[in-house]
Amino acid sequence: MDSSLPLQLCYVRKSTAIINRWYTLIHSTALMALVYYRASFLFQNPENRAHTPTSPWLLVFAGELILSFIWLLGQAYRWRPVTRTLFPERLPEDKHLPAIDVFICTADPKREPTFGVMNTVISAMALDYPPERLHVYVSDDGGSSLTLYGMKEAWAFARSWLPFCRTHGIKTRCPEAYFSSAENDEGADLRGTEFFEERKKIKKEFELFRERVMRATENGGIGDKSISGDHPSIIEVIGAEEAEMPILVYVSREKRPSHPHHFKAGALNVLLRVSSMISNSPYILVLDCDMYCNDPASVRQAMCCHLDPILSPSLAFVQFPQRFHNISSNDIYDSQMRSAFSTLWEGMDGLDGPVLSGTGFYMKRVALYGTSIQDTSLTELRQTFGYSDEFIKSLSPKYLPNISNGGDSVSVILKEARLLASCQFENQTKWGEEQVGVLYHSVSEDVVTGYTLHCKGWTSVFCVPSRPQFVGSSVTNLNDLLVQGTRWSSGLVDVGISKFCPFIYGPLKTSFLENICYSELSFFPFYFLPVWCFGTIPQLCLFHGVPLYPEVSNSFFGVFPFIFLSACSKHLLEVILAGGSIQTWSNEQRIWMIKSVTSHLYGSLDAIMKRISMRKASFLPTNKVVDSDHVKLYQMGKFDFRISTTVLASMVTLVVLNMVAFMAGLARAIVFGNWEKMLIQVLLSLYILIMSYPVIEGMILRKDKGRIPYSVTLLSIVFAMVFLTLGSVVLLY
Ligand SMILES: O=c1ccn([C@@H]2O[C@H](COP(=O)(O)OP(=O)(O)O[C@H]3O[C@H](CO)[C@@H](O)[C@H](O)[C@H]3O)[C@@H](O)[C@H]2O)c(=O)[nH]1
Ligand SMILES: [Mn+2]
Repeated sequence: MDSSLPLQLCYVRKSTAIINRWYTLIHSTALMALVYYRASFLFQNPENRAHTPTSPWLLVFAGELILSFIWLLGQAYRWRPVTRTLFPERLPEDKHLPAIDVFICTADPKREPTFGVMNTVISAMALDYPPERLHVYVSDDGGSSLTLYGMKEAWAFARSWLPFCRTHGIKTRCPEAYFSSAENDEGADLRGTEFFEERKKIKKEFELFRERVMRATENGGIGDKSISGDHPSIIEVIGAEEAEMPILVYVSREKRPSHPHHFKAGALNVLLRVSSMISNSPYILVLDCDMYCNDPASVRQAMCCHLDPILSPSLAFVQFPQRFHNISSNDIYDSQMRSAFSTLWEGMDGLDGPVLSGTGFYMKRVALYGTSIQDTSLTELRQTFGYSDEFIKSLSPKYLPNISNGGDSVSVILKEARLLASCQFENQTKWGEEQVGVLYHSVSEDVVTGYTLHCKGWTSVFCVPSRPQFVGSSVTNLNDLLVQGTRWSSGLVDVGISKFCPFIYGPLKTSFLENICYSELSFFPFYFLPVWCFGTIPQLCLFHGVPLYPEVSNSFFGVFPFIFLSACSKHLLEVILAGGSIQTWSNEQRIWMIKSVTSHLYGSLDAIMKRISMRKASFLPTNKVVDSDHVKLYQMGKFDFRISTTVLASMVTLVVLNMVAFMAGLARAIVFGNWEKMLIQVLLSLYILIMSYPVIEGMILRKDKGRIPYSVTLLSIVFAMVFLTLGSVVLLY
């Protein structure tokens, strides 16, 4: 193989960059005109502005400023988008490839069914990589015997499954996905009868494997007492004796009710330490338990970047996008998160690299260890990494653990590993802080960890090969969407209002535009401010006949529709370029509005309350159990409004308010003919109502279980009325 050929190439998407930069310029000019219009009003003499009180004007102006500011930050993603091509066939021979540890986290067998988790485990064991260089670790935060049992069964099944995949070049190596879709057999007719015989046999084995795990699940493996979160660390190595198979390690860290366990970040740090005793591979693949490997080639693709001589020295991680298998064709909840995994991360790849996205990334182990170990004293190392000299030895690049030697050493190694997985171990160390491991600072542990890595001078890379590398289940009902969205918003605002605030922490540490991207990320939940403002204040004024926007004959009239159309059409362009449709566009707009008024609001409040110690951090894993009742509504494209009353009422109140204001405004325009003055406000409400059609339908037309209950509608009408009445006070000033 010619080692002079590059392993990967990166291209700037020139035409997209040019369009983006022009758009930024033109749109900002329009925004400046808007700011001029709003500000100059305040300096007019009072007689000229007799029709409009100052306070609503100021509120709307504040909303516009915040929205424009976040928009401006968002342009950093669009400055230099790139794409990459990888050449795995140019990698060195297998025996020269570095070893890999795969970390899979699971937390709760009730919300994360064991059989699904095992499919992820098997797909990871089946990665296309020399088996002696591949090690799979499962962190079980539930401490459930069921997970351990499932892993033993999974390992036994993998003994037949792996050779089957290797011999026949099967691409879909998650068995559940392979057997549930006919298209995975494409080209199968060329394969002859032998293949079919084998496939039949293996399918039978798979069914037996499933039955055993399901039976154990039903027989109350779930009910085991260890789930209570009070148990010692349990570590078991499965299959160390078999050379043709990757080893599988079960890790359940110690948990005590009195001891904070820092959720997934805590689990990952334990895995880092435990794996250092067993395999200590220089690269780590992190997977959520619901994200299986859909292409066994991902590891070689990642190595194209990690072994690229130019990228390698500063490269901390290679991130693949999250893709999902359970999204319906109309994707009403924007579950695919197109914007993040195409536009935004691709844009950051052209700067210092994408955000760490929780799952589907290949991390360089030393990047998480932080300090340069060569010139640090033993005392200092102990203060940083904790009191385990065995672990400190593992920091040296020459250290080679060898679990497969057998004999005494295995029990010694496991004893040390259990110590490393204990609650007390991290006391008075730097684990979870800026220096070492995954950060505990935020429930969006991924974002803040990635950010500190970038600030330490590391880079990252985003790879989007045509076949999705990792496929998971996304949230497909409104409740889960908002619970997850609230956790994310809270985690992001956590970062924004802490010492890691990108405006303060990063400017001297990372490149300007990369830092701006992180600023946008940690402040975008504040979209709730302008969206709430535009959903209430212009409507209040419309209801009372107070104009807030220039009348049609005013020379500034055009500015507002221009800004609106320019933003919408740019968004539409991004959607279309990413292969979406107008429907995708409208779903994204709607979900943006819904999330802004609900999860961004509640998430930001949660973060602020945590900050002033009024609340404790929490991480409720999303539900991965498929509920046929929910799925039916989802497949029909109907919103499922079975969500918390507070959240639902805030959303419905806004819709009711817009309905009332729109009708009142329209009536007034017809009777008094003042439509010239009120046109923009009428159109704004109309747009909100059109976008809120699913809510209106849920209130009035639907009869199914997922509709909006009458009680909530009534409550919302009362809220809207109270707002319109009390709100008139605002109009006095
Ligand atoms: O105490 C905990 C809580 C969660 N998890 C695991 O964390 C993973 C992610 O949890 P999930 O409920 O699937 O959350 P999502 O919102 O789908 O996860 C996204 O957001 C998280 C941060 O909020 C990231 O960690 C994830 O990688 C990212 O996919 C799962 O494997 C869980 O088992 C733990 O190991 N311990
Ligand atoms: Mn998930």
